[in-house]
Amino acid sequence: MYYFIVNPNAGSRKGMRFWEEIKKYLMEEGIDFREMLTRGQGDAERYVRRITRRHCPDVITVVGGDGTLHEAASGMEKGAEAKLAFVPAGSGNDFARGIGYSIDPIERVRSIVSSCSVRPLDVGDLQSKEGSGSFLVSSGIGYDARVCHMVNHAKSKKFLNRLHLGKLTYLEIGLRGLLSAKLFSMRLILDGAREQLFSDVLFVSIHNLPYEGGGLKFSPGAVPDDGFLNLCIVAGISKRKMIPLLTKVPAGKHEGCPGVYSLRCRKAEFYMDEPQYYHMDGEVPGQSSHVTISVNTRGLELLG
Ligand SMILES: Nc1ncnc2c1ncn2[C@@H]1O[C@H](COP(=O)(O)OP(=O)(O)OP(=O)(O)O)[C@@H](O)[C@H]1O
Repeated sequence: MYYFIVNPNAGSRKGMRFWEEIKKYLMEEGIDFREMLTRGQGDAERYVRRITRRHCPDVITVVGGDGTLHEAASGMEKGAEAKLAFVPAGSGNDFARGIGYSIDPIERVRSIVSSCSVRPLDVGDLQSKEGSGSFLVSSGIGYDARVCHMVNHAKSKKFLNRLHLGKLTYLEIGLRGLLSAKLFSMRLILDGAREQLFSDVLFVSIHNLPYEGGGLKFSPGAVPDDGFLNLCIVAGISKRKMIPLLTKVPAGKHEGCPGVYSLRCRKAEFYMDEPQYYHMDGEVPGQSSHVTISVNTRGLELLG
């Protein structure tokens, strides 16, 4: 059976618009399907868990944004026979952009229903006393996580999203967050062996895929099936120099600039001198002064 888990509100109702188009296509092609609409946080995970517990060779397609895909992937039971697939319909779509998926819903569904092999992908795991979890796209500590936290709680977000001006929220909060950011010191242990000290750190961005925040190319070299995570650390320069540096990020031209450290690892431990906000795919569990991340090689398989 083809199951479609749809977040109708993803991408300011793009989820619902795409789903109407997909439904029409499936009916024209005579493909049997079942629709499951999410109503809020946790629904996608619960639906996937319920389907995969039956151990049938179903195809579960998520129509929504990166957040809904993340939830659905978390609901896959170990050893499930069902396959997961994705039609991007979010506002940020960093997963689709990074992996090279088409943003045309019908093209995506065609690829899913005609495919019989899955693509194995890495997943990032994050451990912290304050809250652990996984990330498909990226994780971060410091400034970028604090911006996520502020955006997630911004009253203007829903209103601007409706006007397709969601990026303005990021810009305004990004600038405000930079001016009020408190730089921190950090000890980093890479792959259990190499130790490095950083002072005046603005943020660490940890990537399985190159983009975050709706198209910001923080880690141009991140590859989702190479068994590695890519780190981008911004540290050791004045805030005045950070503003022109951050304007280079959308095009990925910040790498190699003074104050930018690009590293690759399978595991990294971060010890901060003070608790810092951290995020996993934009969700912020809280603040921590000790975070460990590692790569779960082939932690996700996607059809099509
Ligand atoms: N019907 C719903 N209405 C509002 N929120 C929902 C609904 N269903 C699920 N959600 C929640 O909305 C969150 C964000 O949705 P999603 O990621 O699909 O869209 P987006 O934020 O527009 O896209 P992106 O993450 O790519 O920017 C999900 O993680 C989920 O918890």
